[in-house]
Parts: sequence; structure tokens; C-alpha cells
Amino acid sequence: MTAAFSTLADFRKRLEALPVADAAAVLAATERNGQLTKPPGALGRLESLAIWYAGWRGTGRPSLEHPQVIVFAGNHGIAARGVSLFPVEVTVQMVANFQAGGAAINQLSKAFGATMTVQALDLDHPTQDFTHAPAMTEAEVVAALLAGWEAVDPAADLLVVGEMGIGNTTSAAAIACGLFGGAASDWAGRGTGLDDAGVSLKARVVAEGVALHAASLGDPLQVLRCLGGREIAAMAGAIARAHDLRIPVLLDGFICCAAAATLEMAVPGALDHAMAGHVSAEGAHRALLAKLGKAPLLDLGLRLGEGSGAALAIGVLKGAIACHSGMATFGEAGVSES
Ligand SMILES: Cc1cc2ncn([C@H]3O[C@H](COP(=O)(O)O)[C@@H](O)[C@H]3O)c2cc1C
Ligand SMILES: O=C(O)c1cccnc1
Repeated sequence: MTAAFSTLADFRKRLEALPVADAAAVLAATERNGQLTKPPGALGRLESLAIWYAGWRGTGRPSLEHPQVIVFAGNHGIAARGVSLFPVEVTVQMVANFQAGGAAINQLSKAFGATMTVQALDLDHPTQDFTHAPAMTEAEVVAALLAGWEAVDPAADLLVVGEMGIGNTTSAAAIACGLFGGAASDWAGRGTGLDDAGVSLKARVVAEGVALHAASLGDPLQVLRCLGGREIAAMAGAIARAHDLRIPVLLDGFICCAAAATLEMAVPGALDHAMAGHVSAEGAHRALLAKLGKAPLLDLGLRLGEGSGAALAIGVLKGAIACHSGMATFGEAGVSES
């Protein structure tokens, strides 16, 4: 099998060639929604959600039966700066926990009928500390994007990507700052639970990284290379592949959305197949979602990552599609219209 892309320039070309939603399916779903046995608009956001999903699946009456959850794991050189409450060994230990079925995302995937896999990316070789050098070489970021691209099951009908990587909220904050500007302190949050002094240190580290790579910040894919991590690039690759396959995506927390933002900033429209599943308690997630123009389906105060918030939103999406595709129309049920 030849690789889908072998350079960042090739990857960008794949982004530029991504498909759009099926307009006929959107129309058919909109018409069906208008005929269902309920007052117009009474299912609130479930209605637009089902129509959006129908457009990407190319049918006015879709089903959601095979959600896929992929958790990517990577290690970060920046963790050596003391920007996480936890030691870096936790990344590999949690990978074992995911494999054994013991993490939160295992339970949520099971609860919502999703298949879940974990993919560890070169954990023995952390990325470079981005305050000294680019986090990844071009070959490394392309390999990680490709790992994500190839992990998506073409038979899936929904994708959730999650991550595990001690220090990765610092990398995500640096990406957000590199893409959208503002002060580093606007984007640095508590992650696993830093105190105020820890958050100040994190903001300084983010500011150093963004300053060092200032010349690269005009290109969002270089922002991903210089300030990102392997699991973050893999999430971006998987989200892009899902778009390529017209598989809708539910986005998770701050880290997932930082990964996703590099795609949207590189090629506007790259995230048209993605909805925000949940707004995380990580301070800057709400601002990042606002930059992406995405309103979260859930606001439950999680600050875990792993794909957990998005996995919960699978339940909401399943509810929307069950109503849309399963309800009777006024004509079928013999119910009088207004
Ligand atoms: C036991 C444990 C399980 C986790 N699952 C997700 N994360 C989350 O915390 C990390 C990011 O926070 P920071 O940037 O502060 O290191 C990521 O690995 C993320 O997925 C976890 C963290 C821990 C400690
Ligand atoms: O929002 C997230 O993705 C997040 C927040 C804190 C820790 N880990 C992940």
C-alpha cells in the first residue's frame, strides 16, 4: 500500500481535496425532519445535529451503529520543564491501563457501543523540548499524521479521537497561541491540576516556545510540527481521514481541539464534518471552540481528555439519529398537523 502522503505539502493537498457534505441528503433530511410527529423545532439542537449527520453519511435517513474511538499516546520533551503535576511514566502506564480496559474512556466507549483502540506512538522517544528546538522533524510529524490517517476504520460511521500524553496541555496551549495569538497566559490552564505558580510557569514555557518558532507560525502545519506532539498530530491525521471518508467526528477537549484547529487554520472547512462534543474545564477550551465557531453539545466539567467528553456526546448524537430516522411522520401516524 502506498502512503496517502509523504510530506506536509502532500498532506495539505489532501486537505484541499476533502469532500463536502451531500446536499441532496441534507435536503432529504430537512424535509423528513419537517414531517416528523412533533411541533416544529421541538427537538431543539437534535434536529440540526441529525441533518448534519445525514449530510455527511449521504442519506436522508441515516443510522449510527459503528462508532470508533481511537486513543493516541505520545511523550513530550516539554514535560521536563515541570509543566505537569504528574511524571512522564504515567503515559506508558495509562496505555497499559487502556489495553487492560481500566480507564474512563474504556467504560464510556462500552457504555455508548463504540469500539475502542489505543495506539502508542514511539513512547520511548519523546518529542524535543519545543523551547529549544522544533518538537518534531518533518519526517516525524508526517509519520504521526499518517499513523492517525491509517487508524480510521472506513466502515466506522462516527469517529472520536482521544489522547494520553503527560505535558500535552502545554503543547496544546502553545499550538493555540501559535495559531490564534494573544498572550500565552490566555491559553495556559491547569491541565492535570497545576496550582497558580504551576500555571505561571506553563505560560512562560508557552511564551518561550512561541517566540522561538515565531518565523514558522504563519503555516498552521508548521505550528503542529514545531509545538505539537505525536499523539496530537495523529489526532489531526485521523480527523482529516474521517473527513476524507465522510465519517462525522465528535471533538473532545482542549488537546483534541488544538489538533483539529491546525487543520481548520491550514484549510478552512477541514472541520465541517466535526462537531464539538463537550467543553472541557480546561480554562481556554471555551475560547478555542469560539475561534473554531463550534458550540459544544455538552458542558459537564470534565477535564480528562482521552476522548471522554466526546464519547459521552455519542449518546446525544445517537438520540438525535434515533428520533430522526425512527419517528413516524404526521402522514404515517395519522396525527393532525397545525
Ligand atoms: C492518571 C491520568 C490519566 C489521564 N487521562 C488523561 N489524562 C490527561 O492529562 C494529561 C494532560 O495534562 P498535563 O498537561 O497536565 O500533563 C494528558 O495525558 C491527558 O490526556 C490523564 C492524566 C493522568 C495523570
Ligand atoms: O481538555 C482536555 O482535553 C484536558 C484537560 C485536562 C487534562 N487533560 C485533558
